[in-house]
Amino acid sequence: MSETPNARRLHITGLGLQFAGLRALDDVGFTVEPGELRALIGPNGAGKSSLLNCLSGVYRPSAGTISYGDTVLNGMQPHRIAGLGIARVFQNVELFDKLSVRQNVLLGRHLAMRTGVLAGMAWYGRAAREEREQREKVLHYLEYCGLADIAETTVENLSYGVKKRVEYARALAMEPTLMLLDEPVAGMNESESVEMADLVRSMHQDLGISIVVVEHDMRFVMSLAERVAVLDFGRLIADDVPQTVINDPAVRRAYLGEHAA
Ligand SMILES: Nc1ncnc2c1ncn2[C@@H]1O[C@H](COP(=O)(O)OP(=O)(O)OP(=O)(O)O)[C@@H](O)[C@H]1O
Repeated sequence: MSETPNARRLHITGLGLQFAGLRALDDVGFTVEPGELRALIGPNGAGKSSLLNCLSGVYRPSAGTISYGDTVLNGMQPHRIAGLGIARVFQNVELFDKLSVRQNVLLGRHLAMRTGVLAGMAWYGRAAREEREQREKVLHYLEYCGLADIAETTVENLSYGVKKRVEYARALAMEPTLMLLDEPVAGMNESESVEMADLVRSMHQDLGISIVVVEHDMRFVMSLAERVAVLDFGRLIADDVPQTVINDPAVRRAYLGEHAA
């Protein structure tokens, strides 16, 4: 793995989340080392999205602690968590359809600069040197994600798989140290899935970004993840290397009849 100068340790202990009487997360704890590619799996309703929502500040846990390096994330607003270098890519495409690929990725730069829309507009009027620097960074991430040739294309004209890559370029433009990926290959055809797996692998290996990925596609999980955490009914039932997890009796039981483990 390449050096990971900025990635920090993500440490989750005793995490709980309750919706009325339902325990969506119950005493969940695990650690993601800097630069690690960690999968989070489990049957439907196991609590995977709830956990991502706690990590990104959308939900406030009712118990436990989430820390990133020395910073405790509990109770922080999502934009502050993003400002710490934690980027989330949602399952649904969340791009500005009427804007070009380049403009969408540029919005990721504004987040990296921790500015709002107004400040972003002011930024447009600032020094040419800074503008050139931003353009170069955007171009870099467009090239990295294989999008340079379609930089001026309006997003609404793109296929689903390409739109997803624009989302990843935008997230990368924030220069994150930890990325939270929500089912990156859901709804993709075979060749799109292979391209996405290559992109995630290179973000991890070449850029040294820590990755937590929720994914149902076991081929994707087993070929990419260094460790796999398994949730079932809100509890962590396994946390190990892929080969051990796939042979774990509790994991096989949890998946019986749903996804043959
Ligand atoms: N906003 C909410 N209000 C009430 N219950 C919720 C809410 N969000 C999730 N839940 C419940 O919490 C439990 C965990 O749901 P969650 O979406 O985290 O599971 P998941 O593992 O991501 O499932 P899937 O694989 O189907 O996306 C489920 O029983 C779900 O119905």
